[in-house]
Amino acid sequence: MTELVETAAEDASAATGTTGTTNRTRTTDTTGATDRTRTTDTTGATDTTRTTDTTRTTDWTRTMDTTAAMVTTDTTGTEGISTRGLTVGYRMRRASRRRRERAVLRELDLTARAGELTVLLGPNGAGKSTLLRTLCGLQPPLAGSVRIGGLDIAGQSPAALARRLAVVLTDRVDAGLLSARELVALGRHPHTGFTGRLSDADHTAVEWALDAVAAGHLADRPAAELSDGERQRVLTARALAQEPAAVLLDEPTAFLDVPSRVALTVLLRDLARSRGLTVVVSTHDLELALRVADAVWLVDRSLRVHAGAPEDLIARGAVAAAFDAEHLAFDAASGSFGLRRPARATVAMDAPPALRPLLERALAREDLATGDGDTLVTAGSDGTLTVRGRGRTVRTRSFQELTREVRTW
Ligand SMILES: Nc1ncnc2c1ncn2[C@@H]1O[C@H](COP(=O)(O)OP(=O)(O)OP(=O)(O)O)[C@@H](O)[C@H]1O
Repeated sequence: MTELVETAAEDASAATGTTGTTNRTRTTDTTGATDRTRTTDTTGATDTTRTTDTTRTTDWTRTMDTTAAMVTTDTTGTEGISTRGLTVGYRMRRASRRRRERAVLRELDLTARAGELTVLLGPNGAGKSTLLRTLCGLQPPLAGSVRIGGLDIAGQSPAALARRLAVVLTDRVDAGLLSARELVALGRHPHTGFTGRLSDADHTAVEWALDAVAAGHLADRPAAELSDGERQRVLTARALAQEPAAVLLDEPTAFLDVPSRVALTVLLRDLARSRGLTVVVSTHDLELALRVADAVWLVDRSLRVHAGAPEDLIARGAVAAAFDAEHLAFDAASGSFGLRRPARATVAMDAPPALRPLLERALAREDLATGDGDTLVTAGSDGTLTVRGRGRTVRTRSFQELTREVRTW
């Protein structure tokens, strides 16, 4: 039997270079934290491409109060993240040690523009994490190239990449004994040089990043004791503190409650716009993403990637094609998903406009469509919901009573 051995980790360390390992060890020694989500080296090791950083036009720390002046636009076409003929996937090694490639997404020509929030959507196993890991250099492409700020990431040292790109993956982070603030401060390492000592500007960036994700109140808490949602917030702050030109986040809202999901997604969009950041986020929050994203990369069931504004993809039917299921249907008009089940009957409805959507929704849950029907459901101004039909009239006082009543009709 052929044995397949995954070699992604091996490939990843090759991609980030041995200095990345050195950094993780050093971080553990000096701070008590093991940082497994960092994808690039931050040791300040000899950086032969250091001069490439002069292309950056934004210094957050120095210009933090002058947001308007910091806006960078993509007029040159060199900002942002772009791929050319990119194929992402895995190299497997057989027991015979012959390599075999397993492509997940093929020949991608994609662009995430600076100043925009690009959201990566797709069903489970579609390849979102694989693509993000390849975009940040953690996993080598099977073919093609990735450019950040116009430069091929394959030609950049991990240290140079760390100053341009911040990444928050879904891997657990062992924060050791660090406080949340100290964990966020790790994001400054690409900028602190050999000593690793934080300057006033570094501290300012750390406090700003904590505030930006509404995590200031968590700053002094031990990071290891944070809830999943709190930790996600702090890791996002760490990425922002890194002052990158681009941020990649894999499912940053996964553990957040609904208001926090909306707040973080809107924050990322606003940061992209106000600071000229390139932000790429993968998520399963479809409806939120379709409302907030400037651009969408949508992986469909055939593993084709569609790119465009949310409305472009909705109009082309790509969203419905990717996500409609036996009991779920995407409604292009409202941009939301609803239950799709065959109606067992149609009932008439008499309700004020404000109540109609709720009433339709409650009845749909009982497999009842609204239209012409012998049964009439009336919503009164006194809050009563009345069902008339089959020679009976039943008055109810809540949607719960109503749905329990019609269930037996
Ligand atoms: N280390 C690996 N070696 C080989 N195949 C892998 C590896 N990791 C993931 N895969 C496969 O690659 C495909 C894409 O996985 P990926 O995690 O990128 O999907 P995803 O879109 O992020 O999924 P989800 O939404 O469930 O997180 C899947 O078929 C998965 O089984």
